Amino acid sequence: TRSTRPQRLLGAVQKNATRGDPCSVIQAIDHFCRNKEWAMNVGDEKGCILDAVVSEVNPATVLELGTYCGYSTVRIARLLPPDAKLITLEFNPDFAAIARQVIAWAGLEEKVQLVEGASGDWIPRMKEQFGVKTFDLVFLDHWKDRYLPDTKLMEECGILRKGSVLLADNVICPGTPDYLEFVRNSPRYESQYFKSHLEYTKVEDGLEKSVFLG
Ligand SMILES: O=C(CSCCNC(=O)c1cc(-c2ccc(F)cc2)cc(O)c1O)c1ccc(O)c(O)c1
Ligand SMILES: [Mg+2]
Repeated sequence: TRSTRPQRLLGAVQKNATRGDPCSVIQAIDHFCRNKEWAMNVGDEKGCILDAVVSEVNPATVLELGTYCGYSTVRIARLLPPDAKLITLEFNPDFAAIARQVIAWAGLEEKVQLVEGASGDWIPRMKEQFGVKTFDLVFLDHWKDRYLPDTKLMEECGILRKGSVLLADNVICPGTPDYLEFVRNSPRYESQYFKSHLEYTKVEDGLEKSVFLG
């Protein structure tokens, strides 16, 4: 049977990237998506903004909602200090299976815990399951209609602390209007928009960085 796009993306990584070299994995995926097949990775342009926020926050604990093929997982994990932990949630088992192999090719398995399942089910269980009290950084890149309910759930479960940073992809395209309205108008968040483009295209998109004020 025909391969899937994530399988072909993994093939491009295994063919063109060097094992244990996260930057070569990132470059191989961006080259594949720009020249062969578009895929919904955060991409190189928004990826540079992601890198800057990760470096600024220098997080000990990171939660990623929406792994897909692991592109942003690799981008984030490569910048983390030795003892830092990144937990990434993916609902789709086929995406998760590819992401595990991409993360392994980059040599970042030690820093990353990939969990399969729905964010709404796992967020309430973060503390007991993974021994994480709070997250210093959360990268939202999953279903766009789950950004707001999951943010409210994270507040309720107490996994955000004063100063926790939420970074949301796709706030313009495909768009997360209810989430944007919430973080931009709530007194409990300090929000900032980073204008960019939808990965590998000229279409406008951007990242919204929101600091939880407690
Ligand atoms: O899609 C999911 C949920 S995770 C992916 C969320 N991310 C996006 O949807 C996403 C989408 C776009 C985008 C797509 C088409 C456009 F024309 C323009 C933009 C860009 C992004 O950067 C994204 O992150 C899922 C599908 C099937 C399952 O079977 C399952 O289980 C899950
Ligand atoms: Mg995205």
